[in-house]
Amino acid sequence: MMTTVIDLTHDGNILEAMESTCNDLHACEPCRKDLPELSSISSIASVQSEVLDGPEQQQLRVYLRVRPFSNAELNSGEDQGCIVLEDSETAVLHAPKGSASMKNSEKGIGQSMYKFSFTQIFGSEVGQAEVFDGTVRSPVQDFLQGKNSLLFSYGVTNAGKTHTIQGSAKDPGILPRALDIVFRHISGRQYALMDLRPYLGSSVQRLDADQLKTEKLQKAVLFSLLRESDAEPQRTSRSRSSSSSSVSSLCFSGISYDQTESSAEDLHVQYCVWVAYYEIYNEQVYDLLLPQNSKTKKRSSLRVCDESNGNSYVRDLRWVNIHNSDEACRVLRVGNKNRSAASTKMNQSSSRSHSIFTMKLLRIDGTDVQGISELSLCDLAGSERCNKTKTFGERLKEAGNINTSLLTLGKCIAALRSHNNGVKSSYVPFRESKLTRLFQGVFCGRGKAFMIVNINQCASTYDETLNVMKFSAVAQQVVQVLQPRSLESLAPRLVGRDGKPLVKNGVIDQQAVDDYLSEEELLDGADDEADMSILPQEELLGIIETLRTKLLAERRKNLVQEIQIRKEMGDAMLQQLMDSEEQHSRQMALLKQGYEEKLDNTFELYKDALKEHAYQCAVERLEEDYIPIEEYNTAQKELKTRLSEVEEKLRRSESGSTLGSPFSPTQECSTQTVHAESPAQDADAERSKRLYREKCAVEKLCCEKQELIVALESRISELNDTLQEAGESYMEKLSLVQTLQNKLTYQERETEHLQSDVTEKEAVLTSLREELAKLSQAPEETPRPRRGLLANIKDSVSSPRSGTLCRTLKRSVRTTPSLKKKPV
Ligand SMILES: Nc1ncnc2c1ncn2[C@@H]1O[C@H](COP(=O)(O)OP(=O)(O)OP(=O)(O)O)[C@@H](O)[C@H]1O
Repeated sequence: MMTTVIDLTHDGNILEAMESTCNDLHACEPCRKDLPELSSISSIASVQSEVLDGPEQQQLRVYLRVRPFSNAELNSGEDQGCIVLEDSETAVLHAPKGSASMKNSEKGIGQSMYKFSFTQIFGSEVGQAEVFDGTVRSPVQDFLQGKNSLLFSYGVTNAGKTHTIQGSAKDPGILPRALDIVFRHISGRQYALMDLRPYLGSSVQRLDADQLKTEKLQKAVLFSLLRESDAEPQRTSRSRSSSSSSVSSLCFSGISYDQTESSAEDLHVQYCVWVAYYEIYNEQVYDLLLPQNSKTKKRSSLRVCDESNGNSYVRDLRWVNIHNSDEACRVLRVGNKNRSAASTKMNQSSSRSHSIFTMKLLRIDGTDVQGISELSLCDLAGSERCNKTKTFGERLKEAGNINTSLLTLGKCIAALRSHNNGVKSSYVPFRESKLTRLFQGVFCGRGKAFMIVNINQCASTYDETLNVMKFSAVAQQVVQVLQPRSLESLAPRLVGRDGKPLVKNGVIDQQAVDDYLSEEELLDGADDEADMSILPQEELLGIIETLRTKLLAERRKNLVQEIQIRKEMGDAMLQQLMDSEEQHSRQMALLKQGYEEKLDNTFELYKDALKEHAYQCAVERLEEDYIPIEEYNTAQKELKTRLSEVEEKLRRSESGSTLGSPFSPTQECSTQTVHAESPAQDADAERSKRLYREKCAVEKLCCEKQELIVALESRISELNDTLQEAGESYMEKLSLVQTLQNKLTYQERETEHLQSDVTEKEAVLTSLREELAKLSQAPEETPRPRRGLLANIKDSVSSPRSGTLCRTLKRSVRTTPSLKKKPV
């Protein structure tokens, strides 16, 4: 186990180290945030590589390489014994006089001596081959066995990172050596075709004949760029050809490695190697294998995207299929030519960007892609202090971006280490920079990560070197948990030209393959970005003619498709309108029926209520005034008899009585007084009185009956009023139904109108078809002004829909009212 004597258990140390490197540019950012934990990082702070039942765990391997002094450095007294290598794993740093560390230790802050441990230390005398064997040989073996690896070099500027990764023609670095081993391993088992290309992050795309042709053409263009640059070596100011570690003339002839052993079952497996080379410069990703625009001299930046499984990848990255080390070397040289480098005070040819060279190895069995593995080597830009390096303007901006992404890398490493130490809530800010976003997959278990720390021994850069060492000490405590690879992950997703999967349930969808292979040859604008102007004129003319024919065919096809789509859309819209109209009518009919039923029911209810009420009233009255019929008849008879008697008596008394005035109650007393002596007269008087009382009673009864009749009449009038109201409500409902019926009629008229529109549209379509037929019969008859074939193609491509037919179509669409939305 490797240990350090300094206390690096707190996250702050690594951040302090990173921040102090760029403290003149950036304010400190908090590194802890309460965000979801990183599930794939182990919480076990195990320090040894081990394989458990589940995922494999490995401590991040950190190697140290010490650069020898240059003559200039020796002459300027840089050798002050700051770096002492105790053994192959331990280095001791002694602060030189005048350094910030020494000043601090004199003040009682910090120490003047630090001890660091590494997986392995390579001293200044160790050569490239030994470094390769001690660092990358094992990841390369893993790569050949289908595993992913990432190796990155870290250190201050001018510490030897680029030298370690690329080396020189005489003394190649780990990248050319790795490529050499790969090609020796697959020698004799190379997949001859180029029709399987890496796609997105971890998929494979099967190229059709057209794409294959473009691929070959682009490769030829790429290599011809190199021929051009060989002829003009000082063409761009960015060229790194002046560097002693330049690989502009790199070749791998000096390397000789044994072919690695392969198992018997591997013998029928074929391999194909694709490489990509890109850089992250000022937080923008640039493809180093794409030539910059010859007119604007600008490079277009690429986007970093995420796959559905969360892994990030560079979109539209140019992948080049290579067959041997020589081709790999040429790709590297083209990339290096485009890499952002500049001369700084500390390094004549300083890398101003993080460059990443990625190779992908496809394992192919017949037509089946069995697996894909990835090996990336990242040459980080040098960390530096701006005040020391005397950087201004553009260099200062670059330094700011470099330091920001390195600071984010430091924060990620610190957070990963915290996670290992059981701080579950530690958030890993992978997404804060493009660099860490692209590394995220590897750090989260998709592959193994390795780090080479490069330092120089100069006293003048001691403080920066100390920070780099502190960073590496923290990185070393990160434990990677490698996810066991499932069968699905071993067999990558195979997609066709359009990016749709060709493999379903592990079986190649032959129909889908045939479908896209038999497609009419089409132009693919996205793949035509290479600068073809460097090809011979005859070849160019041939290509232009082919492209012109394809363009015409494509246009015709597009037009037919457009018409077809428009017709289908029109039909679908009409159908939709008719359906909605029908549905609307049905709803209206149902609504009307419902209202009518409701109205009828209400009316019936009113009628019933009225009847019921009248009946109840009548019954109540009857009950109040009920007299049995016999009693009534008897009373009636008695009354009649008495009345007739009274009338008789009255007649008699009128005729025979001495009294001239008719009988009246006021006269009763006097009659009694006057005729008291006559008993007959008394009896008559008595009877008269009785009769009179009865008459009064009858009159009273009549009055009561009259009142009852009046009450009944008023009740009936009330009932009539209620009936009237019910009738009015009925009329209202009836008028509502009438309105709804009117609306329905209007909608029906609208539908008829739409139908006539559609008929018009169909007539337009027919005329267009005829026009198309005419055009397709005689396309060559329309002469085009020969302004130059390239100009014609550019015009055609930039305005593909400017043809007569399209204009007619657009006009017809504009003038077809049925396609515009109508107010309801
Ligand atoms: N191990 C070594 N042996 C001999 N020379 C070396 C060694 N390492 C580096 N150099 C030389 O030191 C110089 C600086 O190296 P290099 O360009 O690789 O540094 P760097 O860390 O990549 O710098 P930057 O970050 O600025 O790009 C080069 O001239 C290189 O040849």
